[in-house]
Amino acid sequence: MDAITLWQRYQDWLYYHEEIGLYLDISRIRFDQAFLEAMKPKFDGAFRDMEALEGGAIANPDEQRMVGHYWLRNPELAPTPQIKQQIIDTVNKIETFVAKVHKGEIKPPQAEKFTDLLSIGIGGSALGPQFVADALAPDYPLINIHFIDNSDPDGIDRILQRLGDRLKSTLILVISKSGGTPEPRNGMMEVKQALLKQNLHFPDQAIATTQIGSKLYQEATSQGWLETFPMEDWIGGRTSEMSAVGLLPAALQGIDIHALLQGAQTMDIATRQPDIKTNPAALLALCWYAVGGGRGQKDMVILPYKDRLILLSRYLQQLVMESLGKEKDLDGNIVNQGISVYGNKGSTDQHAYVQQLRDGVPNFFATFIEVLRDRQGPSSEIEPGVTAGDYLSGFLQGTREALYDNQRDSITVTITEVNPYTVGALVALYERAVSLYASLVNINAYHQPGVEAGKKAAAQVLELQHQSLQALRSHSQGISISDLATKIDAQEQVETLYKILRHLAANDRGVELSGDPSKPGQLIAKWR
Ligand SMILES: O=P(O)(O)OC[C@H]1O[C@H](O)[C@H](O)[C@@H](O)[C@@H]1O
Repeated sequence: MDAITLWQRYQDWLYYHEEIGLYLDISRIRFDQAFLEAMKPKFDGAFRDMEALEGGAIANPDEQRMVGHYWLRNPELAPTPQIKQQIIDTVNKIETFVAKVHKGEIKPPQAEKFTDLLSIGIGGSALGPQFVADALAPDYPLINIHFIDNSDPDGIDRILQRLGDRLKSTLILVISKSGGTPEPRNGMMEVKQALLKQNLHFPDQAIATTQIGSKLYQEATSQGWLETFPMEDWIGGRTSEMSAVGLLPAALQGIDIHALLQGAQTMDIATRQPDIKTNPAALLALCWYAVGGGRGQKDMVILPYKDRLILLSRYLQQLVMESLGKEKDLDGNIVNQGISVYGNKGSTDQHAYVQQLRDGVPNFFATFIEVLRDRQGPSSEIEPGVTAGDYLSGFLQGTREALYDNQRDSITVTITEVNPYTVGALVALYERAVSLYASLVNINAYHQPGVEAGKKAAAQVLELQHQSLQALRSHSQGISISDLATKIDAQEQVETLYKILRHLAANDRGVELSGDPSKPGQLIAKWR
């Protein structure tokens, strides 16, 4: 296409939302009118699905659950008065609690006020709060947030070391919808022990966000933690940013949660329109379908040209991949759906992997996130007539053009500035696009059966560890790994057994491995 035709295509397809100050440019996705016409019936179905979902239908058939994240920013839409009241009550509870913490009315026993917040959670119970904190926390927040989002002892140590003496003025927030996920449980146990070492009483500094009745809920209420906040059955982890999961840590840091909710609500209104061209989420879903043939054949590379949006790609990775990455469709056919998501930020990534995007394997489409306002306040010039922000803007435009010239498609989402309102809108935009796309390809976006396989396998590894340790302890001499496997009737898991022993040996856990490490089959294990 020549420049004039492209400019016309840009104008024909440009979506603009005045109140949010958001532009969506899909002109550099190559689809034609015939494709659009062919997609219309599918979209009619997707719009109907969305209406049913928002009306309280069981949109997650496997788990027999409603899907209600859209109600969180407009409780009026909730399907029952009870759900509406739950949503309102939770926001009120958050605000009351946060105000008391900020004033020092709720305080740690050994300090005047809480200075830090340690958020312990994983997946949907971490990625939204991490993204929002990095994008929106003030430079000097009322409370500094830290995250433990893994079962990595060294990672936990780093956080605890940084907190040091301030552990006594740290509010500990354990987030887990199910209340039984091992990683946050492990993080919590480690933090409990660290508090104990400083003679601090964990319940006096702890709060939880979890489903009422969960293991975590029972622990928090029976041990007298400071407070608990509910997570409802109809909120999925990856769509929980506007529930207590996201709102509580945001409010504690001094982020305007009402603006966050308002931005999402405004975007929800825009993305509820049952018309592709005037609905930005439908336009995104249309593009994803067009580039990947409705089969996820192209990866989604997220390139925000703004440092404070660097965690957007990680956040979207879970939202998109856990929602769309499914083996079966809703009719039980094997479809192996999904769209891979990755990215960091521009222009930084131009000096890393953009080389491949431009010249290498064309298995992706880019999504540029552009922020018009460079910074708060004026910019000085770094050369006559040019600011650093002009460079950033030029790099974005240049990369978009260079990619397109080489038949690499891209979407550009432009916002005026990064603030709670626009971040709320972005979250809602992608939530709806994922929902719509899931309908287009006929999959359940709200369950994650595949995640269970890894969890079960990990539990089996730990069981094998117990058995092998017992056997080793009762065996006074050294024993080869295959003999040990035979002894505990785990011949099939001999490789896993070797890895367990190697890990234990590396951590002074009583296991000694002797022999040549490059010949694992000949190693002798011994209890010492
Ligand atoms: O909040 P939790 O129940 O602890 O779950 C945390 C995360 O872990 C699970 O494995 C799921 O795959 C995620 O969707 C979820 O967000």
